[in-house]
Amino acid sequence: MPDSTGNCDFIALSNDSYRLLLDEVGAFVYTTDMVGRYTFANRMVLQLLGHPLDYVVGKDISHFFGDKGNEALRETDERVLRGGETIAREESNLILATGELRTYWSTKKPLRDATGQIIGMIGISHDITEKKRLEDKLRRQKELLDALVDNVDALIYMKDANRRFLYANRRMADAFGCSVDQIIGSLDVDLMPAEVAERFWQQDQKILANGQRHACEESLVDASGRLRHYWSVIIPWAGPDGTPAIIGLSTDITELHALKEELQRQARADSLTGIANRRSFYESAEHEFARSRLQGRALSLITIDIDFFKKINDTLGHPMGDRVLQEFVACCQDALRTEGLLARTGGEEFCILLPGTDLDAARHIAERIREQTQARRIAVPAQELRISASFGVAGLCDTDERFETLYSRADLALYAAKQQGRNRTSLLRSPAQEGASSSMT
Ligand SMILES: Nc1nc2c(ncn2[C@@H]2O[C@H](COP(=O)(O)OP(=O)(O)OP(=O)(O)O)[C@@H](O)[C@H]2O)c(=O)[nH]1
Repeated sequence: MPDSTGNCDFIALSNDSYRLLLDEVGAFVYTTDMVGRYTFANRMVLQLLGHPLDYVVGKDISHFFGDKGNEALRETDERVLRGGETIAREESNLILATGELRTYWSTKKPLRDATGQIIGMIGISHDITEKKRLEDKLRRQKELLDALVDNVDALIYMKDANRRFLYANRRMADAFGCSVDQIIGSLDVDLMPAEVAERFWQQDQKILANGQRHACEESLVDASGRLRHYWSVIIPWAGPDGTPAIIGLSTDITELHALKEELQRQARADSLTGIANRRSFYESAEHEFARSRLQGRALSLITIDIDFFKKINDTLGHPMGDRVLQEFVACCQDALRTEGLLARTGGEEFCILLPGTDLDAARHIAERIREQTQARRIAVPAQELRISASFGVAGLCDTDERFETLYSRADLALYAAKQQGRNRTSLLRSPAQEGASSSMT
């Protein structure tokens, strides 16, 4: 036992089992005198120092590791020995003979004699080097993951089977105009309009039920009120507590979506006049034809050809011909207002499909356009150009099984209008519409 001056050789542990306990405790246990010399060290400390107890006792730490790197240890020792403090903290500056840096969690307490006077110090240290390395690795991985998920151009979230968000990245928070913390723990209905949340929830439920990855296009109005489009991949996952959840990754494709729509619009439009082109006209016409037949609704078609257009091109040039085509389309649009589908089906050929319009009403519309066309003055250098067009009109009848049949009748009527001198509207009824014989007017 130490004497009252604090000087001693070692603590005599008479109880072998107590000493065995200290050896097996799985921590570094030691005591020192008032100047830092070991008075006791358990097996782990002796292994670390590489010497038996009788060699270690009476020597301080610098004897084994030198002075370098032990300043912080000495500072805490001083606080315990001189100030009577109890210290519990991490110490990572013990350099072994191999040069390896290890980290310890150390508790140091003053040792007192029967009168309460400090006679030394007891230290217990746990080697937390591996735990620290693992923590550092996990922290670095988390930092990397956070950097990735916050900077990727996608909303990333995790949602449980009760519609509650378990995770959200920064992009997600930006889209909803709130903080990540506000999203986590919120229900989907707290963040978006009820009908939108319900739509997503229906989909989430299917994924939770069938456990299958799902990819689809989704739309959402963001915090600034702008409709945004996403390509979403949703995968079933287990939440932090192991209960079913889903992870969603929604990539913002708003720009791409706009581009796609523009390309689709361009593919359907005539580049000179901006109205529907032949391909899109036929697609819509086939569809409308089938619908009108099914519903027993009237459907009429006007085919149009600008008169003597070749002459305009030949005398005034192709660019002027183009302008005439544009002026003619403007004329049709003025006369039609919102009725019908106007399309350019050829060079100077146009069609107007009129759903819900009978033959007589269609002829009336064709006449209106014809009159406005011949009344229009087109300014060309040094003169005023006047144009005219011929019109063929036909209406759907019960015996028409294909759109082509209706189209052929309108085309025949147009041919007749040309034959009869142009700048006129000709109408061709089917035999069914006109009794036993067809009629051209
Ligand atoms: N400027 C211009 N001309 C075109 C375009 N597409 C076709 N054309 C021309 O349109 C003219 C059509 O002439 P035709 O089919 O002979 O008919 P037309 O001269 O109008 O005579 P009718 O139809 O019998 O009154 C041709 O000269 C084509 O070159 C175009 O996009 N722009």
